[in-house]
This record gives sequence, structure tokens and C-alpha cells, in this order.
Amino acid sequence: MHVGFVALIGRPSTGKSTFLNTLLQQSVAIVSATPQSTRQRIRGIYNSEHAQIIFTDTPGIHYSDKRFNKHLLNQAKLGIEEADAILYLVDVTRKPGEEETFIISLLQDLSKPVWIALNKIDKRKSSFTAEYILFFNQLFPNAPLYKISSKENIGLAELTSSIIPSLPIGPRLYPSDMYTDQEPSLRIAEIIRKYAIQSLKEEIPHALYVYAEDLEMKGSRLWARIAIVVERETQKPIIIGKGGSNLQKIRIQSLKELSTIFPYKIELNLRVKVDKDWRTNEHRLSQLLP
Ligand SMILES: Nc1nc2c(ncn2[C@@H]2O[C@H](COP(=O)(O)OP(=O)(O)OP(=O)(O)O)[C@@H](O)[C@H]2O)c(=O)[nH]1
Repeated sequence: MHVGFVALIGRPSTGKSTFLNTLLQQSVAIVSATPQSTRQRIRGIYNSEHAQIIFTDTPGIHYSDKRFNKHLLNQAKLGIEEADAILYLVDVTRKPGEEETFIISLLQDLSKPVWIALNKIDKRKSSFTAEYILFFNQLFPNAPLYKISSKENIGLAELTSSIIPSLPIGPRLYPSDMYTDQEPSLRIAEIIRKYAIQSLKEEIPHALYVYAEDLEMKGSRLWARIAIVVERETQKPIIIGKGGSNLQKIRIQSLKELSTIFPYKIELNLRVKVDKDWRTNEHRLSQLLP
């Protein structure tokens, strides 16, 4: 059977996480209207009778001098390095930009097959599909080009079937009923981060990180103490909300989703903490995005 690693790459918000969640029919990666919601490389596993594809959802590639962005870019580069093939997602509702040229420069000298998927074709208004076809025919003529909608599940099966034969032959690396290799602590933290991001506006989503301070199985319940960390003291009350209302909303939404994933009850204790200016702290960034 064909088994291999495929890195999902593209600009922020091109729909990489949506692609993965739709294909696997599971919520493995954060989908958000806020760009750069994916931080670590998250693996989603596609299983069929004759194939296993381990997709790595990488952070959106956005070239910038900011330290935080450099770490995100590094995560994307690691995803490319460890992959057997690359799936490069493009958002047809945004014009081809400098970032596409930058991504192509990362891919051009690779001796790995690259697929290009023009995503969001369900959006007929303000679509640059024709421009992209011209753009890639000129700059990347050898890469197969597919038109897909990750949201509406259009073209995903055809695209996946065309990637499979390019992957190495070997035994499955994961059991066939496994669709992600994320540890429960990361899974829980990522779900809470998703609802925290959804409840906020503008800059703060980027100022958050979430981690499990303590997870303990007591009888048939998992007790989880989770920290939502912000950069500044002034951001704390925004997350907490009036009388704790925002935090409670995050808690209820997270528990609802967690109950569809984990076979046991989860007791969730959320705390909001400050880690001053963590996005410019090299040591902290290396810990969070190793
Ligand atoms: N109309 C439409 N919207 C889509 C499609 N795919 C994704 N989106 C939307 O695009 C936005 C970004 O999607 P994500 O899946 O979070 O994008 P991402 O590439 O993982 O983003 P980063 O984490 O920033 O790298 C969300 O609002 C999605 O609902 C699609 O096929 N059609």
C-alpha cells in the first residue's frame, strides 16, 4: 500500500485546516477567520483500504522579520522537510501576491512532488482562479493543478487519489482508525484556543497561547487544568469577560466539542495568566514551537 507524509502549505487563511478537517471528517486543526491560527505542525491521518496519508498542517507562510513569524515559518519549513510530497493550497479569492512567489521559491528546488490546489472555488464573486492558472502555468508548470472547495468538499477525493500513487510503498504507520497523533493535552489546549480566538477580536488572538498545566484521570473523569496565557495584564479582563462570562462561554463550547472526541467526561478548569511579551521571548518561542 502507499503510505507517506504530505505537507500542507500556503499563505495564512488559505483553508489548510479546513481541508484537513473536511477530508478526515473530524476537527483536527483550528479553523478560523483569523490568519495564522495554526501554530504547530498538526498531523491528520487519512486512511483508506490501500493507502495512508499523514498530512501535516503547517502554519500559514507569511514572510516577516518578526521573531514570532520566523518561528511560524520555521514550522512550515520543517513540515516541508519531513514530507514525501507537498500540497500547496491557494486562496483564489485573494490575488496572487508576493507570498506566492516566496512559497514557490521554497518549493522550486525540492526533489519532491508538489500539487497545487486552488481552494475556495465555491466563492464565485471576486475569484482570481483564471489569474492563478496563468500564474502557475508560467512559474510552476510541472505541478498538477486542482480546483477544490474545502468548505463544500468539492474536488478533495480526486485530489487525494491523484497524490496517493506518488507516495512510498510500505505498511501503515498508524492504526487505520487513528486520524490524528496529537496528545490529549495538545488536543484539549488547541480546542480551547480555538474558542478563545473565536471570542476575541483583532490583535489579541495572536497574543494567546494555551497549555495544559495538569491532566489527571480520577475514576472515570479527566480533570484538566488549562492555562490561557496572554501577553499583557490589560488583556486578562478581555478574555475573562464581565463576571467571567467570556471564560464561561469558552468553557462550555470547548466541553461540547471535547465530549464528541473523548470517551470520558472532562472537568475543565480554565485560568488566565500573563506571560509578558512572550512573542518576543526567544526562549519561550522555542519551547512553544520547537
Ligand atoms: N468559501 C470558502 N471558505 C473557506 C474554504 N476553505 C476555508 N475557508 C475559510 O477560510 C478561513 C480560513 O480557513 P483555515 O482553514 O483556518 O485556514 P488556514 O490556511 O488553516 O489558516 P492559518 O492557520 O492561518 O494558516 C475560514 O474562515 C474558513 O471557513 C472554502 O473552500 N470556501
